[in-house]
Order: sequence, then C-alpha cells, then structure tokens
Amino acid sequence: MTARIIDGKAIAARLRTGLAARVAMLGFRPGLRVVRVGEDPASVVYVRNKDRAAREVGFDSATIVLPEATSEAELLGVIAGLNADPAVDGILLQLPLPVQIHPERAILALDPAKDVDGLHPINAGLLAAGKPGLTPCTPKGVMHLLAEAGVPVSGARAIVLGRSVLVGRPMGALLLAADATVTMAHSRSRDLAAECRRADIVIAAVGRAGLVRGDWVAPGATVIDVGINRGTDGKLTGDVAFAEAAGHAGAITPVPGGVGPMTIACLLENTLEAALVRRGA
Ligand SMILES: NC(=O)C1=CN([C@@H]2O[C@H](COP(=O)(O)OP(=O)(O)OC[C@H]3O[C@@H](n4cnc5c(N)ncnc54)[C@H](OP(=O)(O)O)[C@@H]3O)[C@@H](O)[C@H]2O)C=CC1
Ligand SMILES: Nc1nc(=O)c2c([nH]1)NC[C@@H]1CN(c3ccc(C(=O)N[C@@H](CCC(=O)O)C(=O)O)cc3)C=[N+]21
Repeated sequence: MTARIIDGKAIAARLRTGLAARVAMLGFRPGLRVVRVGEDPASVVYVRNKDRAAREVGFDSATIVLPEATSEAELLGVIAGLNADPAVDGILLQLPLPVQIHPERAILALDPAKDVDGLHPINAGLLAAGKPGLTPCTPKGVMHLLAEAGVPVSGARAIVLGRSVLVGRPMGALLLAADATVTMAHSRSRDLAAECRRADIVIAAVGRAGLVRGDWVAPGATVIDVGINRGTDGKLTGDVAFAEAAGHAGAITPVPGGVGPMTIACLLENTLEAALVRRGA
C-alpha cells in the first residue's frame, strides 16, 4: 500500500484564509506576543514561520527573544507586563525553557485568558474535564488534520507516543473527547512496536528522528508525525521513518508540510478566539 499524503501546508493555508477574512471585519488587530528564551532549534523554526503567517492574517504580532541566561524573575517580569498590556490578546511562551527556569512557575504566571497555547492549569484542567477552554495548538491542529483528511476518529484505536504537557497529554484528551479508544505510550512503555501495530491512528510526538518504523504501522492506518528534529545535514525530519511508514499506512503527514503549519494556524485561531472573549466582541 502507498499512503495518501495529508497536506498540512494546504489545509493550514485554507484555515489562515478564513481567519484573515474574519480579522478584516473586526476593526482591531488581535495582539499576539511570543516569548522565546534561548535558542531551542524547533522553537527558532516555529517563530520564523509564525511571524510570517501572523502578518499575512493581519495580526499585531511580535516576538520577544530573551537570552539563554535569563533568570526566572526576569521572565516573570516580562510575562506580568504582557498580562497587563491591553493590546495583547495572546501570549505564547515557547518551551522548552532553559534549566534555571521552572516551567510550571512560568506557565502559572500567564493570564489564563491570554494563554493561547492552553498550558495554564486552568485551561489544561478544562480540557482534562472535557470542557471548552483554550486548547493547545498542536493537538488542536492534529484534530483539524484528521477531520480534513476524513479519518474516522469515533470508535477508532488511537495511540499517542509521548506524554508531554505541550503535546502528548492534550492530544490524548482531544482524541478521547472525540470518542477514540486512546493508548498513551512513553519512554517506559514495553514493546512500542506491538502497541502501534494495534492502532488505527498513530500520533508520534517524541522528538526522536525515525523512531516509528514501517513495520510498526498496521496496513491502512493513519500516521500523524508531530516530531520536528534537525538532522546532521540541517534538514528537518519527523519521528516517523517516512518512506517505510508510507509503504504501510493509508494516510500519513510529511515533515515538513504536515503538523507544523497547522500548529501556527491554530495559534492564530486561538488568539482570535481569546481576543473576541477578552474584548467582548
Ligand atoms: N510540529 C509541531 O508543531 C510541534 C512539534 N514539536 C516536536 O514534537 C516532539 C515532541 O515534543 P514535546 O512533546 O514537547 O517533547 P518532550 O521532550 O517534552 O516529550 C517527549 C515525550 O516522548 C517520550 N519519549 C522519549 N523517548 C521515547 C522513546 N524512545 N519511546 C517512547 N517515548 C519516548 C517521553 O517519555 P517520558 O515522559 O517517559 O520521558 C516524553 O513523554 C519534538 O520533536 C518537538 O520539537 C513540539 C511541538 C509542536
Ligand atoms: N509553547 C510552545 N508551543 C509550541 O507549539 C511549540 C513550542 N512551545 N516550542 C517549540 C515547538 C516546535 N513547534 C513548531 C511549530 C511549527 C513548525 C513549523 O512551522 N514547521 C514547518 C517547517 C517549515 C520549514 O521551515 O522548513 C513544517 O513542519 O512544515 C515547527 C515547529 C512548536 N512548538
């Protein structure tokens, strides 16, 4: 079997076109601020592409880059300033943070109403409870991709590889909310290959290039590759051995051109949503 390629780039472009039309009718520009501390390579890619997309859709968007050596107190000061700024509707704090900064303390400092990546315990708790709130952009983007690709989720067996607060956990919650039977796998899971082979939908969010091999994928399964790894040749690759897996899967996302552009489109969607709620528009 040769898999159908799910074109995240095209699906994200359609989403952005819809957002641009809504923003043009608003009479104000939704304000987004991204805070990056240090030079994590995946975060650098994200910021570059996000800046372009945000301008195109008509947002007031800026990135604040702080040096790797920034103290937690300095970062908390920057976050407090953004919380208090009425022009700012959405704040995205890029992860991972340098070791001297406690991620939980930094996330707790965000105004939950401006937390467009859905990381604050209030938003994470709403999601865990199956209630509406701001939803993490990457898992939300994956759900959009599954819907656009016509992949049935209700009743399907889905496996999520990775259990991070940013991707794996909220991904599992969204799949469960959509009535999938969800398996959560991680670095301690026994026999990942066998677990994957049982799944109709495989979501790889680990950060290990080529971890998911072709024979881990059941014939006709859907494979969504969240991983963004920078190879020694400088090229971006996912967590899935793409050529092998495409020989087994029914549908598969590429890297680049899969989940990445959807994350950005969903960040803009969440920022618009936060702006409408906050401004009572
Ligand atoms: N495309 C996009 O838009 C985005 C891409 N990313 C990318 O997705 C990847 C994952 O990101 P993130 O969730 O933040 O990463 P984290 O490092 O926070 O989490 C990785 C998870 O993978 C698990 N893991 C690590 N090694 C293995 C293994 N050998 N087998 C099974 N599980 C393993 C870890 O398990 P344990 O909990 O046991 O340690 C952990 O739960 C990265 O490549 C990142 O760059 C991230 C965000 C958005
Ligand atoms: N709080 C937080 N939320 C995140 O969502 C988050 C984060 N921190 N830290 C870093 C990771 C990484 N990430 C990416 C998003 C888009 C692309 C992206 O646009 N990828 C293009 C790359 C195109 C290219 O430049 O070649 C693609 O896959 O097609 C990449 C990486 C979000 N992350």
